[in-house]
Amino acid sequence: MKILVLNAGSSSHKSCLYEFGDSLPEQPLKPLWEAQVDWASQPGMAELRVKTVDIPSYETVFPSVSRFEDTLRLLQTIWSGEVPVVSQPGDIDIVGHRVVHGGRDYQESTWVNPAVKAEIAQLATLAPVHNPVNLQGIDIIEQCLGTVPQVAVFDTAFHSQMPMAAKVYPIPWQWFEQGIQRYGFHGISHQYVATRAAEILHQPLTDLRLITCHLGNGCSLAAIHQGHSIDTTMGFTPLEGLMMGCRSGSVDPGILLHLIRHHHLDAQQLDTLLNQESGLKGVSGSSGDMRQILKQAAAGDGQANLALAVYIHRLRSHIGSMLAALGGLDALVFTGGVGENAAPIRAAVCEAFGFLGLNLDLAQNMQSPCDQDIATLDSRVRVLVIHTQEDWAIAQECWRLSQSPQKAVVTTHVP
Ligand SMILES: Nc1ncnc2c1ncn2[C@@H]1O[C@H](COP(=O)(O)OP(=O)(O)O)[C@@H](O)[C@H]1O
Ligand SMILES: CC(=O)OP(=O)(O)O
Ligand SMILES: [Mg+2]
Repeated sequence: MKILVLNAGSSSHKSCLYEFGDSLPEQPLKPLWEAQVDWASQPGMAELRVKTVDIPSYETVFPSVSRFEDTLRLLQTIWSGEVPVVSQPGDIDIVGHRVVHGGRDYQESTWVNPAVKAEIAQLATLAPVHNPVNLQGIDIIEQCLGTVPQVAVFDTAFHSQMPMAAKVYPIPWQWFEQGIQRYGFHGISHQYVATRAAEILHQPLTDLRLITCHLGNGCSLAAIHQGHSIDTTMGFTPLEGLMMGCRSGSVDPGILLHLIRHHHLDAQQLDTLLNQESGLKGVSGSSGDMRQILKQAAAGDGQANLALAVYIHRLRSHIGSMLAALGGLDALVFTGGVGENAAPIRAAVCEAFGFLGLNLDLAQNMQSPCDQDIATLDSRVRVLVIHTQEDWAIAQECWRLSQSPQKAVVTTHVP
């Protein structure tokens, strides 16, 4: 069975094709084909990278027509590129998508049908950076693969069983009744790395208290008790919690009132400021990219150093809050582009939790660890670096659904 995964994001679309046998493998499969189209590196241009089992990687840069057309071009390389991996589009059996906001109704993955698409569209008001592009991904597949069954895998689903105390905002109760609550995001990643952490530690997940730190462009933490998310830092939207690349994370809501009253900013302006002009980018005044910030900070740039200091301060304080929710900690897990690659950030975080008996092996921390325990032997808390594999987790969900008796409902465009 050939399962295609499309992870349509705000600045890039990533995709993988897996071939499954009769059973679910224990280890992640190597994709037959993987590709990414990126619009962030050069204005007006699309950068396409493709890799297959037979060729290491090739890259093409071309003038972007539209995200829709550029992504069709990416997908066509599966059957008509330099090294096609299937003979025709019809060879693909299922397509899985990461969908960021599933609201209250989607507590697990689901086959896509017109009603599901309509709900994803409706939830776009709560995840304006993400849901519209996720939906576009589904439309692109309809256009090039016709009636192939599609699956939506939600980033909110893993957090849907959080206790009410973690879900409810201290605001008038009728708002909760209208759906205003903490949902949490990055669930596909938090759940995947928690499962992988148990494997690396050779312990059942049900015995573990974990704090998973997903630190990418978007950043969030999850407190995971016996395999369940019991608290997380993102909330109603992916804007709450940690400081991120370009997003503010939590700020005093009084700031928004002030900006509305005294600076006459409207909703769109606030949205742009908080989602695109804040975080590392806002404080440094230069970049939301952690690699850039670390470089500038090392060169003595004062604002980059301050951005880094705020990032670490907030990361530590939110870890403290997850720690309190768990009442103890067996392992701290780092993942995402920053979590997996930025050794100085991991070191700065771990330093603050030495009082728990957590000891980072500083040498191992510097050696590009991947799916590895980097705490010292005598550390009372393990520290893991795990490469998140959201695409693999989505493919597994597709495979699981395909084994269930529930039939796939063929997708059609919502009028
Ligand atoms: N070697 C590195 N050192 C520090 N930060 C890194 C490194 N590699 C990637 N990053 C950072 O990871 C972030 C992107 O994370 P990633 O998980 O790839 O993004 P996304 O959330 O879009 O999936 C960027 O801030 C980038 O600078
Ligand atoms: C939910 C979210 O913030 O996703 P990302 O990190 O991909 O922006
Ligand atoms: Mg990501």
